[in-house]
Order: sequence, then C-alpha cells, then structure tokens
Amino acid sequence: MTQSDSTPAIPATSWAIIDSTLREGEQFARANFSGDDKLEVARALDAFGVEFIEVTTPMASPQSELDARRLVNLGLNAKIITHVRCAMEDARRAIDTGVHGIDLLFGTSSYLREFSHGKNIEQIIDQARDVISFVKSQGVTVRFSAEDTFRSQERDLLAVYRAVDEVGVHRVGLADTVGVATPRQVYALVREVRRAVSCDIEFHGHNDTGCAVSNAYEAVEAGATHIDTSVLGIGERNGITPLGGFLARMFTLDPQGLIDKYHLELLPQLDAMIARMVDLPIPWNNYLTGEFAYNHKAGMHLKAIYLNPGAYEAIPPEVFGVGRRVQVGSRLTGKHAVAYKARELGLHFGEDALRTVTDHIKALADHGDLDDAHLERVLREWVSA
Ligand SMILES: CC(=O)SCCNC(=O)CCNC(=O)[C@H](O)C(C)(C)COP(=O)(O)OP(=O)(O)OC[C@H]1O[C@@H](n2cnc3c(N)ncnc32)[C@H](O)[C@@H]1OP(=O)(O)O
Ligand SMILES: O=C(O)CCC(=O)C(=O)O
Ligand SMILES: [Mg+2]
Repeated sequence: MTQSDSTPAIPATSWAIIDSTLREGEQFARANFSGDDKLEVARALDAFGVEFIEVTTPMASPQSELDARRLVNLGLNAKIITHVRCAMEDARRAIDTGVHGIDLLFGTSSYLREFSHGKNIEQIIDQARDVISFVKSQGVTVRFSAEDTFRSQERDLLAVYRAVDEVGVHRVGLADTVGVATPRQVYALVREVRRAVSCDIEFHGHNDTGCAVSNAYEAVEAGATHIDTSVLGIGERNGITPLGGFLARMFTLDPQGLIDKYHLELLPQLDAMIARMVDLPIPWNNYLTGEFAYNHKAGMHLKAIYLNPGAYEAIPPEVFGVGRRVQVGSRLTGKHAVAYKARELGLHFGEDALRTVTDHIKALADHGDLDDAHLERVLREWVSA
C-alpha cells in the first residue's frame, strides 16, 4: 500500500528540485542545445514546476553567457542558477548575467586537488570564503559544493563545510561525482554534514554504479533539502539522478505532496522533448515513461490487474500522464485475462470453453505472441466453434 495518510513518510515539502538538464545535461555526449532549445527546456521545466533550473557557466562560451541572460529574462517562477568554479572571475561573470543564484564548486578529493586545480584544503577554504563573501555582498544566493565529496577525507570535508557555513553560504553541496557512493554512505555523510552546518544541503549523484536514485533518496532521508536531477538523467558519462526516477521514488512516500507541488502529468512531454533534442529514444525501461513501464503480461498479474491495478502497480500511471498496457496474447496468459479480453469484445465463454480457448492461445503463442488483432480473431473463431 502506498502511504497516503496525513503524515507522509518523507513530506514533499522537505525537499526541492534543482534541475540541471541545462548544465549537467549539456555535458551529455549527445546534447548540444541551441539557444531556442534552452528556452523551450526552461519553459517546460517551469511549467512542470521544478523550483530551480541550473544552467551552464557563462565562462563556457559567448553563447552560454547570452543564453544565461535570456533564461533569466524569461521571468519564470523557477529560479535560474548558474554553476561556476570557485573563482572570483567566474563569480563576477555569473552575477553580471542577473542569475538568482550561483552554485560554486571546488574539488576536495586528492584526485581533484592533484589533477584538476592543484590547491590544498587551506587554499580551498580561503578562496571559498572570499568568493562566497563577494557573491553574498551582491545580494545573490550562493551554494558551495565539494566536488568528488565521496572520495574526499571526512575531516577535510567537515572543515570546508564548517568554514563556508560560518561565512553564511546558503547551501552546501555533496557531489558523488564519479557515482561511487553507496546509499548507506550517502545517508551517513549527509547526516554528519547536517549536524555540522546550519544551511541547506544539496545532493548531486551520478549513476555509474546504478545508485543515483537511491542515493538521492538516502540524501533526503538524512536531511538534504535540494536534489539535482536532469530529464532522462542526461549528463557526463551515463548521467545523474533522472527527474522521473527521483519523482517515482518520492511519490510512494508522499503522493499528495508531489501532486500538490508539480504538474506530474507533464513528465511524458519533458522526457519526449529531451529525447528529441538528443536524438535518442526514451529507454524502453525508463521510469514511468518507458514504453513498457506499465506493461502487464503474466496471467497471475493480469487476473489481479483487472480487479485492481494497484495489485501490481506502485504508482497509478494516469498521475504521470501515461497509460497501462495489458498483454493478453502470450503463452504466459491465463483464463481470467482471456475472459476479460473476450468480454471487452462482447463475447462470453463458459468455463470449459474458456479453459480450452486459453490453452489454444498458449499453444499458438509458443510460436510467437499474438497481437490484438490476432487474439480477437482467435476469440471470435472459438466462441462460435
Ligand atoms: C563535475 C563537473 O561536472 S564540474 C562542471 C564542469 N563544467 C565545465 O567544465 C563547464 C565547461 N567548461 C569550460 O568551458 C572550461 O573548462 C572553463 C571555461 C570553465 C575553463 O576553461 P580553461 O580556462 O580553458 O581551462 P580548462 O578547462 O582547460 O581547465 C580547468 C581550469 O579550471 C581550474 N579549476 C578546476 N576546478 C576549479 C575550481 N573548482 N575552482 C577554480 N578553478 C578550478 C583548473 O585549475 C584549470 O585552470 P588552470 O589552467 O589555471 O590550472
Ligand atoms: O556542483 C556540484 O555539486 C556537482 C558538480 C558535478 O557535476 C559533479 O560533481 O558531478
Ligand atoms: Mg555531475
């Protein structure tokens, strides 16, 4: 049973989405959004109701800078944030675009300290203090994230997070940059950071080991307030927490809360829009919107599905604007499913005939599943046979 009482397991009001399709998503191999694409994506995310939209740094290229300005000028409800290095020059350029918020990052793992920027923890803290103070002085919301958090030393992380909290950062970020964290590690570290700082906490999780959704969930359970997503999960390598997957996870914990917060029925359009822009199909097993996400086939399932779809569905598909498919013409079918299908066609079989026609369908399906037209033909032939 989904938990739909007045006290949800994890209230949807306790977290917000920072959708990074226009930042992390732009780092996906097949993404090369035009300026107009970005406007379309931002408007669609805003109509859906995400709270924040993260966009590529204006440092990346002249077009990126122009696009950031255009996105800010759309006047959406969603707040526009840009994602920049923890450097004064980047912060200045970001503020100049008029964005509502700035996401700063600095790698704290030995990998990134050695091979990316070459700074030690003290230097990171000093630079973070300066840049955060500057951004705050401009009246802009600022977040600081320790890139590659889960391969960083805990004592370094806590020193950095405490230092930026003291200078009044609005949010700290934990980033599973290479997708290596386990759900239990995410829970434990977010819990630790929750005790160490008073500001909000953001989580950004990659999917290299298939844990992006569960890690985002654990982060929220441990006290994270903001979760990074992208539509279809697009991002560097195999991507990050997908918007649809994260919402599916959270829906079961507070259905009404999600319905109140977002236009969930617009998810199929969002997924289809990004699939079109990156010129790839929506994966067949995609959360909620995959072609077969609501396909029911086995006879034991079909019997119950006809009586109450909730028997084999955690989330009602119509809430997310999708439909279910009931596949009756396979060797796994059962008499209840065949009887329902027959009734839909206005046909009625007695008990013995039903058994016989069901067995006949199974035997036929041993040579390949029957599509709807074939199934109908068989049922009509056998009812009069
Ligand atoms: C995990 C992530 O996804 S992080 C976000 C990644 N996003 C991007 O990289 C956005 C697109 N990037 C770009 O357009 C470019 O990389 C730019 C404009 C940011 C920088 O371009 P370039 O000056 O040509 O440098 P390049 O990309 O080759 O190298 C990265 C530079 O950033 C520095 N750097 C890396 N991380 C940080 C940081 N957190 N804070 C400050 N500087 C940093 C590196 O030291 C290096 O500078 P250096 O040459 O002085 O050593
Ligand atoms: O800034 C962040 O928190 C995340 C940056 C990023 O994309 C990553 O670390 O994978
Ligand atoms: Mg990332």
